Amino acid sequence: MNGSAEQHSGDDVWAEPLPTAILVLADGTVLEGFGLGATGHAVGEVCFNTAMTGYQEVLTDPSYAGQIITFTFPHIGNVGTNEEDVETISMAGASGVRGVVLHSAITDPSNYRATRHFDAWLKARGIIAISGIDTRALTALIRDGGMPNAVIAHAHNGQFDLPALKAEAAAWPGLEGMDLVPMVTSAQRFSWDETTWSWPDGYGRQTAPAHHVVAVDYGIKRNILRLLARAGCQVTVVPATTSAEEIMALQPDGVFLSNGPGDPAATGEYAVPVIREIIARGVPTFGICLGHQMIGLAVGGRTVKMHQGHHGANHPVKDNTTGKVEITSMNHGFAVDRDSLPATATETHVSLFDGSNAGIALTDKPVFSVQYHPEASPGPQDSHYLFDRFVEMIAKNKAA
Ligand SMILES: NC(=O)CC[C@H](N)C(=O)O
Repeated sequence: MNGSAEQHSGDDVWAEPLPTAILVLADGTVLEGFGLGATGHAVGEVCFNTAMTGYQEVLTDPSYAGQIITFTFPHIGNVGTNEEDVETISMAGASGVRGVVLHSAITDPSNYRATRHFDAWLKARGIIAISGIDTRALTALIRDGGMPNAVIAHAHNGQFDLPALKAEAAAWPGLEGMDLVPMVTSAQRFSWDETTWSWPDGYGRQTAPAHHVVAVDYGIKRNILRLLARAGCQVTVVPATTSAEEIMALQPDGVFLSNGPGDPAATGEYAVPVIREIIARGVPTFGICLGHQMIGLAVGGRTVKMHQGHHGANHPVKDNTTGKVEITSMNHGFAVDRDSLPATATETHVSLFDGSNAGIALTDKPVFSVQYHPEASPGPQDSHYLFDRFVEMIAKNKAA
């Protein structure tokens, strides 16, 4: 079936049942394909993700809110989906992903853990997808021109109001300046003790925590919480708008600042002042991705929008403190501008793909953060050591 959508071009296409889905870029380019998942239409920024596995974790990572993900790996969906590999806190909760672009049609699931076909899973989660797209060409377009805004639309009858969809794609303001944290943060405080998955037992529990960590949820992933629990922490997760006083009242041994969607600079009004206050009080603090960017802002730095961003599971990063290279999972479209950082912020990690900043540590406070995703999920586990670094920092601070 793949490829036949290309045969439907010209004016007659809108009278035919195919294509059943289209991707309309803000510049008016229309890519035709086959609809999967939910019907309807959605607008977002198109990014490409190069991970070969872990599509279920990617699509449930709240950091992708506002984005349409095109997978460069062609066989997405081939291991189906299961009830466990979900990264949103609410198992059925929407991550905010606006759409999925695939090369190949989805095959039947082939994995012992699969409980549902990927297409049915997309539909149940309200995610629109399109297959039959030349994802290599789309990726090359993004590499050359940056991440475009687009509308993804799916209709069984192949009827699309093209002028309206083009207008919507062109009018969408884009992720720069957009705060999407309120869409994905937890409404209420809760406690977490689940640890990581292993075969054949599945997930474990932390029954003897040594430290109490307050994790601020800007769109947190489950595997971050699991790794904090595994490292010996009892974790209290709090909503993104929690004040510094409320956090301090929980008597944290450490504070964790999570990943999350949108423009870090747009969260400046409520998140950054709280982070500044927590840092000033000398509480050991660890940030990942959006949390990293907001620490950068809190110490007076600047964040910038990237050209094509980093989304994948094979990004080499150098740890300047050890000289070691780790292969990391990445998902970001903004970055900390290293030249904007104060002298009290040391660059601890750097991306070996493009030299962009991948981590900082403060010299005068027990604070460090990374731009990438050490929790992986999906991706390599090279960077798990950072959770131990955080716990060592907490223990040292307690002993002081
Ligand atoms: N994974 C994240 O936390 C992403 C952070 C931010 N939204 C970015 O795109 O750069």
